[in-house]
Amino acid sequence: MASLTEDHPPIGIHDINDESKHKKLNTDVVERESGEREMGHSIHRSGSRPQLDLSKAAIQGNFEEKDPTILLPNQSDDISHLALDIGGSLIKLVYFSRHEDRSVNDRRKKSIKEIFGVSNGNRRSYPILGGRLHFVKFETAKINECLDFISSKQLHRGGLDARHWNSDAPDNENAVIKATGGGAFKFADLFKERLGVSIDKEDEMGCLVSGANFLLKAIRHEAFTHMEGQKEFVQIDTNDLFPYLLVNIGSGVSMIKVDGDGKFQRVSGTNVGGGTYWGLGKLLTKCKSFDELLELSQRGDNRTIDMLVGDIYGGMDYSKIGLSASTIASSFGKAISDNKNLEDYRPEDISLSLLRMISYNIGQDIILETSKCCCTVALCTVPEAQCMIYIAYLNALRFGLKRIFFGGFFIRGHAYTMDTISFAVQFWSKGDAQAMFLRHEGYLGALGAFMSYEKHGLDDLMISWMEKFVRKGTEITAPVPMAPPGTTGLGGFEVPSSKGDTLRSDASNLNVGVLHLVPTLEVFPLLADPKTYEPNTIDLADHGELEYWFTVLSEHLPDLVDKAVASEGGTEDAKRRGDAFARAFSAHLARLMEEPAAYGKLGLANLLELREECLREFQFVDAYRSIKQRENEASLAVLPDLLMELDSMNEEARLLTLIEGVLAANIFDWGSRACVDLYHKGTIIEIYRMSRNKMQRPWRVDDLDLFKERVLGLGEKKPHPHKKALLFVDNAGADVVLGMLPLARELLRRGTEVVLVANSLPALNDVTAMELPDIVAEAAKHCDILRRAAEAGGLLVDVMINAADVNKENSSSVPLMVVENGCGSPCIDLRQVSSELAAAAKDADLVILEGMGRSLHTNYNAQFKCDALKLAMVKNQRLAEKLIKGNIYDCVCRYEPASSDLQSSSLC
Ligand SMILES: Nc1ncnc2c1ncn2[C@@H]1O[C@H](COP(=O)(O)OP(=O)(O)O)[C@@H](O)[C@H]1O
Ligand SMILES: CC(C)(COP(=O)(O)O)[C@@H](O)C(=O)NCCC(=O)O
Ligand SMILES: [Mn+2]
Repeated sequence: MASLTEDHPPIGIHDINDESKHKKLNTDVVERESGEREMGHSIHRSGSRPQLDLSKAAIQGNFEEKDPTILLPNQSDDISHLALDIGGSLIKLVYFSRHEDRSVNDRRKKSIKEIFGVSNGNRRSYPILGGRLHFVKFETAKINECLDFISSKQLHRGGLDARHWNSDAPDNENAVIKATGGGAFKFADLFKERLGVSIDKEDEMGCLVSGANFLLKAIRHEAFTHMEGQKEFVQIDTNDLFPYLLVNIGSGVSMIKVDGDGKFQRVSGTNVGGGTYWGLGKLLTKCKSFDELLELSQRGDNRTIDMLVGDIYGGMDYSKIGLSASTIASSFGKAISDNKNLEDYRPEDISLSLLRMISYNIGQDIILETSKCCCTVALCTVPEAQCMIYIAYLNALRFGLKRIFFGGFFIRGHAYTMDTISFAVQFWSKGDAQAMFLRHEGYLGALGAFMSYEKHGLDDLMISWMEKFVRKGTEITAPVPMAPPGTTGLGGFEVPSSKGDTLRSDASNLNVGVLHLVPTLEVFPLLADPKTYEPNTIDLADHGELEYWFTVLSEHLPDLVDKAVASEGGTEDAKRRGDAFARAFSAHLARLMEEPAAYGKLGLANLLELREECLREFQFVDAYRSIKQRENEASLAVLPDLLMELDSMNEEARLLTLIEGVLAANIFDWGSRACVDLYHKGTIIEIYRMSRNKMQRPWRVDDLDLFKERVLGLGEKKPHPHKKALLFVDNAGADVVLGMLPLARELLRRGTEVVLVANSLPALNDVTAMELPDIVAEAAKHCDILRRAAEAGGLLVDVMINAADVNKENSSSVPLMVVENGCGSPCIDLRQVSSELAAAAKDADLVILEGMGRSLHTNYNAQFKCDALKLAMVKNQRLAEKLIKGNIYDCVCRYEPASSDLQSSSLC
């Protein structure tokens, strides 16, 4: 077989732009210089340690290309990882290169330090985005060529232990390369000897699984089906990926049931695999290369050598058990009676017969495994011949594992192999299971090894904060404990008479429509004109409108009752109270439908407030307590990464990202039916990721430029920081932690004093003023700006800092404070706020209202004496149509400067 290094020179970079050229050169080293895709908006990070940012990873090149390069558009640090999978037949390499390392010559001109950024002096002071993952293979038997390749490209130097990345340690000291496969053990000494690097061994199955999971989750156009010559890419729903069966056909075959990230079990394997095909094929056909053998099969006719059912049944089908005359009864069976020698058979036919034998065998093994690992019947005790009869029966018992992904170099993107496997899987599973293939089929293990760097030194930095949050998100979107059956959710529906006593018996003592939480409620001093101020945007005097919101709130009720009962431990008492609450609230709603003005002028804010009051009336103190806690924890866990990412941006990009962050995170709203549906489907985190990544401007209402001009200045116009900003925060979790807190931090950094204004009492999943200091304290652990400001604002007392430091630091930091607003509702009526808020507002020159309740249902039209920014994602279709002539999940960024010539917002 031709050596791979003969196929491509030691520094084998070719500009190969089409498949035919690729084939002619018979090389697997492909570095494309052209055709980069537009990657859209990107978020990147930089820090003191090299980080791998896999966000928005995408395949580069056309659909047909084998082992195409993967672009990492958001990679900002200088990294040059290399990882290996050293198998029985082949060595697979995955390595990273930066965009600008394009020309070999240019690269050669640079010093090692320049190329790999080892020295601080040569490190770029600003991040340049983008890089690629490359895929290369060598025959294991020719490992020296692989070592030459690594050495000539100096790839092993990128594997410096992260802890030493920025040090001036001599080249290669502590150099470690991640490797998996048996060769990682077998050749460890050789690597040390030849390259001076240590091999860090990673578990082979674990690597296969993490490589496959990465490809399936993060790369578009990676997985595809192949039936009767037709290739079709499949977009994998990451929420519906597991469980699946991964069949890796390398030298041998492994079948792995994958249940999640790092959750897998090798359920079986077979020794009849790629090595068998190549080994037997080499002996029987004298082929010199695997690809040659494969190509031969394309021109073969296996009927000359295989014994078919028809050969045995006189040309007829064996229809009773569903076998057609053309089905192979016995691979190579004809050779028994043909009385021919090996030379009498065409190599083409032998190759095809061999290929079909192995592919069918694997297909059959898979079916046994998919059945076995997901049903309770122990198939292994059933003789193989009988197994097939059981398949229909087993299929009925089966759950999941309908998808089978194939990896390993045996497949080689070969149409006939894939068709044969697909056919076998379909045939034996009676169409229930589907075979899928991966474009980077041969590199799963190497990719897994590549990603395993995160475990050692790079920790979680290997993935973006968003990916981490998405992982955490499965925790926060997992169903919360449901109340055991026993509550009706809607209670008995009872229409109270407007005059009669029915309502009174249940809820007579409700202070409907009025909330006196704080004895002294005051008018918010920054209202432009309190006399004309009307909190409600939607007037429910219109009966159609009232009916609509009545339905929305009624339909939301069962879910709310579930949460409320669960929040009280799901006890019998809680269930009784849950039913009573549902009855009472339904009764109120029904009464208001009949007599909208029963409790005074009725706006949507009053209805939402009524619900919260009703809950409290039945002693549901905080129905969303555990949900809020989970969401806070998940968000705080990724906050440091987000802050780091923000810090790597210029101020303009940062401001945009911050506002996008607030808007996108406002989706975590347990009061919206649409969002609750997303939660229950487990897709909210996906939608959040999408909106974070793809939030396109202009938003439906988009005054960002105006706000930006005020904050950052424009041309001659100098930035003019606000003195004091009141941030009316909304929901717990991502909304406040990943949205509003980073925005607060930006204002603090610009010298603006910040007051976080939060609810006095819980309402839905809104964060309360009581909860905020702990959240701020947790965030402050990872951020000096927040820490200093929180200390200055009296939110934090750091006992570790001595008094002199505190004074010094405080004097240089504007304070961050928290005040309660006096409300216990998702909306806010600014005529009745806490005296504390009223006092804090006196010298504020910026008000930021966030969320639907505070900035759309109420206060959308409110005018202020100071600058006002209203930020929300609209999570209700009807409201979106009515208020902004848009659609659900559209965003509002409405900025109204304090100046008398108030500019009208731009409805796009
Ligand atoms: N160029 C090639 N040289 C050798 N084997 C190849 C080649 N291309 C595909 N193969 C097939 O791939 C198999 C090796 O697959 P691989 O996934 O690399 O397994 P391993 O890790 O056991 O080496 C070989 O046994 C052979 O069937
Ligand atoms: C209760 C809410 C105002 C809370 O929204 P938020 O202020 O958290 O953005 C909002 O979820 C809402 O309007 N819900 C009712 C409408 C619906 O379910 O579509
Ligand atoms: Mn809210």
